[in-house]
Amino acid sequence: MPVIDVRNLHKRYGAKVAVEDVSFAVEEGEIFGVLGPNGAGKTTTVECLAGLRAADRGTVSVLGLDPRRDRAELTRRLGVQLQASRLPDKMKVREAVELYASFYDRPAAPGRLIEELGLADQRDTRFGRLSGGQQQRVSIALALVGDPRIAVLDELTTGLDPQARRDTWRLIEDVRDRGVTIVLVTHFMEEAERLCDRLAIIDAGRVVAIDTPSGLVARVSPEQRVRFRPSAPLDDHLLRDLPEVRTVTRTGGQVVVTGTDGLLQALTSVLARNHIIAADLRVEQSSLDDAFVALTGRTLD
Ligand SMILES: Nc1ncnc2c1ncn2[C@@H]1O[C@H](COP(=O)(O)OP(=O)(O)OP(=O)(O)O)[C@@H](O)[C@H]1O
Repeated sequence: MPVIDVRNLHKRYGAKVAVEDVSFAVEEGEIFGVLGPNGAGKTTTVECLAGLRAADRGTVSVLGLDPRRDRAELTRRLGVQLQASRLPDKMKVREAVELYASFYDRPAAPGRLIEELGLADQRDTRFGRLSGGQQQRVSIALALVGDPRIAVLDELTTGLDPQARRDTWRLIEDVRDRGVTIVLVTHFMEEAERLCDRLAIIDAGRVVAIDTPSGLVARVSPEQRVRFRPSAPLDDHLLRDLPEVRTVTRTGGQVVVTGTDGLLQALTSVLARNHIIAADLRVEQSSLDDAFVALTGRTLD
């Protein structure tokens, strides 16, 4: 049974439709990504999940609870880290985690949480003096302090440098490994591809597709592409006759071959049989970027 079930969610701000029609289900223990460009309706969707906004239409069920009706109960089981949540600059890390812990009946132990999130050396540092990555760690700690079964993390790595971003990804995986289901809102393709078990691509308030990252890629382009420079003249028919090959084109001295699974093996053996060496050989796989463009008709950024 899914831990989150969203059906036909619709939300307007006055005349502005933020979420047109969004449905998805999140399974226990997965990292579920909500990926889409700015303004797609991602934050509004997760705010409805967390009971912070009322939907105009549709149903939302989280751990069998109605986020609006059962808000108090849900807060005990769902941790939320929303975009740009900021603490007072003067507050120390330990004070913040202890303060948030005091809101719950059965919180995680603040000291242990601080250690687990790699903040032990900063426990007495004031929030305003932390690096961007450390501040994000604190906001993850605050989302986890109630010992939730589900954590919603919105745009967690925006503004972080690549190293801090990778560290944060590792941290999110650790959290998942502890059994917490994670809903991760992002507009970073690489983050979605690397972290998420499954993804909903949202564009203009609608779900365009839901699948694993590799499933999304395969859905729009099951193709492989191989480029190389043959060491000797090569008759294109040798390649075209292979069942794995779909197209053969040439650009300058380069041969570009597209085809299905097993393309590379088929090519290398036919070249070897004909004593041709493939120089500068490169295999290009479609990426989630390609899938996004194919599914939405535009790039993410
Ligand atoms: N409180 C609000 N009042 C009016 N319009 C809003 C409000 N919040 C969001 N919107 C609009 O609703 C649409 C969806 O916003 P939302 O924040 O849900 O998208 P998003 O995908 O999370 O984008 P971003 O990554 O930029 O936050 C946008 O056009 C936004 O301008």
